[in-house]
Amino acid sequence: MSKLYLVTDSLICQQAGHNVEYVVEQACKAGVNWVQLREKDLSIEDFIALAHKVLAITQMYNAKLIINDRVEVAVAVDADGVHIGQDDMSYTQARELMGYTKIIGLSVNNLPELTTANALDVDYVGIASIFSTTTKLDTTSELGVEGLRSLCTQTKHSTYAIGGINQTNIQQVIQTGVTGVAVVSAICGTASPYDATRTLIQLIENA
Ligand SMILES: Cc1ncc(COP(=O)(O)OP(=O)(O)O)c(N)n1
Ligand SMILES: Cc1nc(C(=O)O)sc1CCOP(=O)(O)O
Ligand SMILES: [Mg+2]
Repeated sequence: MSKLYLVTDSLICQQAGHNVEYVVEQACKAGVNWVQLREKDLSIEDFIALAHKVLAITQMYNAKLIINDRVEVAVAVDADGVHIGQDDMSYTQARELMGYTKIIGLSVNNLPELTTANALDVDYVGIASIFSTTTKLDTTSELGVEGLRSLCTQTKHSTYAIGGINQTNIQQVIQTGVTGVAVVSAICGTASPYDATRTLIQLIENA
């Protein structure tokens, strides 16, 4: 998998003048092969309809489509996986519904959560938040680069760092030993999602 994980936000895409499908396609074209569709305000019908469209794009580029929060949407469209947080459906229930061939990512915000996740058969953990961000309002306290580095030494899973990561700090984040980096605004909020993705990938490669 690529070390860059795109997490979408329709509003941020819209403010930059794009729709989500365009941003996903441009990012995949530029080399992202790990996309999370994150929609907080859509009805289940609209979420499923959008997920079908995005899945057609990710499949064209051999990228994985992960659905944020809504396991029923992931099951309905046969997505590659689901990402759940500490306040979402439990890992055990999600695994029961998704089956063992699908990807399940779980957010962890601190050492106790990471230790609990070590006992679960999750496919990766999303470590959050690294820096402050305006994209998600209910974040926990910032771990910073050193907090991330410390958690990376104590996990048995692949790790994706998220929260406030952009072109100015992505190299510091990658140098912690994290598996990869997940971003929203650094791709969705730009005039050219293709160029932004290319730059982020290049920074990762040169870190
Ligand atoms: C890769 C990745 N890591 C963490 C999160 C955050 O998930 P969660 O805590 O459930 O918050 P919401 O995204 O649902 O608001 C994530 N989505 N992706
Ligand atoms: C989806 C998400 N989860 C977070 C957490 O802290 O759990 S922060 C976040 C959004 C990250 O957006 P940006 O890359 O624009 O900062
Ligand atoms: Mg969630």
